[in-house]
Amino acid sequence: MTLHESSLLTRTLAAIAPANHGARAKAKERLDQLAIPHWALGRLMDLALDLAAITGSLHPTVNRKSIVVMAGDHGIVAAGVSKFPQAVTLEMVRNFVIEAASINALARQVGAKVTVVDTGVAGDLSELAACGKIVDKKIAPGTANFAEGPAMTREQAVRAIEAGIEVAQSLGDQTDIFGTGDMGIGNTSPSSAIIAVICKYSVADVTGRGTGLDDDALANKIVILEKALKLNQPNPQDGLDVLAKVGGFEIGAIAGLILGAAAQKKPVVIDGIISSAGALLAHSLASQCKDYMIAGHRSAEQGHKIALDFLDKKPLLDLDLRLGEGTGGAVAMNLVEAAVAILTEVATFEEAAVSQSS
Ligand SMILES: O=C(O)c1ccc[n+]([C@@H]2O[C@H](COP(=O)([O-])O)[C@@H](O)[C@H]2O)c1
Ligand SMILES: Cc1cc2nc[nH]c2cc1C
Repeated sequence: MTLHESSLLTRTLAAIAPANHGARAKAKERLDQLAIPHWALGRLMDLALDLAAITGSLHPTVNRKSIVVMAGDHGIVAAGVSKFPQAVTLEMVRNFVIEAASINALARQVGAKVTVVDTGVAGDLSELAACGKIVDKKIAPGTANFAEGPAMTREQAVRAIEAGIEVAQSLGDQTDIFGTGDMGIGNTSPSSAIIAVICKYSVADVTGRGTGLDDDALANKIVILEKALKLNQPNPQDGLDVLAKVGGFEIGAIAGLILGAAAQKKPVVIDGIISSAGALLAHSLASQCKDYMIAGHRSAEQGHKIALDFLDKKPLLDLDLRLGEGTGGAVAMNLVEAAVAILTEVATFEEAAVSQSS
């Protein structure tokens, strides 16, 4: 399938432009003059520059925060790559809906709204969708087992990405800053596969224990993923091919959310390894979307560092989190607010009548 010129994906990719370098320069000029030893607020000041460039403003607004949890299931769990049963994906979606999960607690703490999207959960969630508790973008009840063939068709890959773009669009008028989140038993496997292909690392280098595999099960996961890559031969130059062959519906939707945020010139905080696999796919489709990404944290899952290095992103936090759901991104949103406060509230030497260094 070739992309139709008028498709949502094509239009969104065409709408993505680099961040505003003029606004970055102006913000730098002001921050250089703050009544503090030069750049003494370090990476919070770097983040303030990024926010000025993203929003094109010296007064970036980040009040309205939307964390989007993309949920989906994975056929590859049949190969024994996760410690937990597939049913947990659906059960956790219900937990998000009653606002009792970790992401609900951390989103409340930072004042973010949580939106849960069914991109491909293996189970019936139509009741929750019908009453507006979740967004229904179900593509299929789980991907196919990519240890035996492609995870999805190329058409499904496009639909997954477009689902994420649609969610970004529908939340756009009530969102200043997005956060990515995921839920999907087995999804560290497609994430590791995507990272191995795009970053050109061995499977062993990018594969971790996920929800807690022991040594034997980790060794099995690596063998399964190595065989799956050999079988599917994804093309590293073609993000859609990588997603279709070894990806997941929620990972495609995360890529779409990132592309949608970038097209709106809004910051998007990237969570853990699954979100970063989505970020790699988004980057492969429109490299300038990288300007709009903020790396929330570095997950304990080993491939995450490799993905972030590839994207040249320094994570704000390194707290040994390995939960997903958007939790690391939610915590990092506190630092985004701190960066904005520095840019908008701190006086310069001149304004505060403080003596400068001689
Ligand atoms: O965000 C991360 O870096 C992360 C690292 C390890 C596990 N997870 C979560 O755990 C699930 C996937 O783990 P697994 O072992 O089933 O592949 C999925 O629901 C993810 O949200 C998330
Ligand atoms: C209980 C549980 C909660 C999760 N949240 C994100 N991934 C998860 C995986 C498990 C197993």
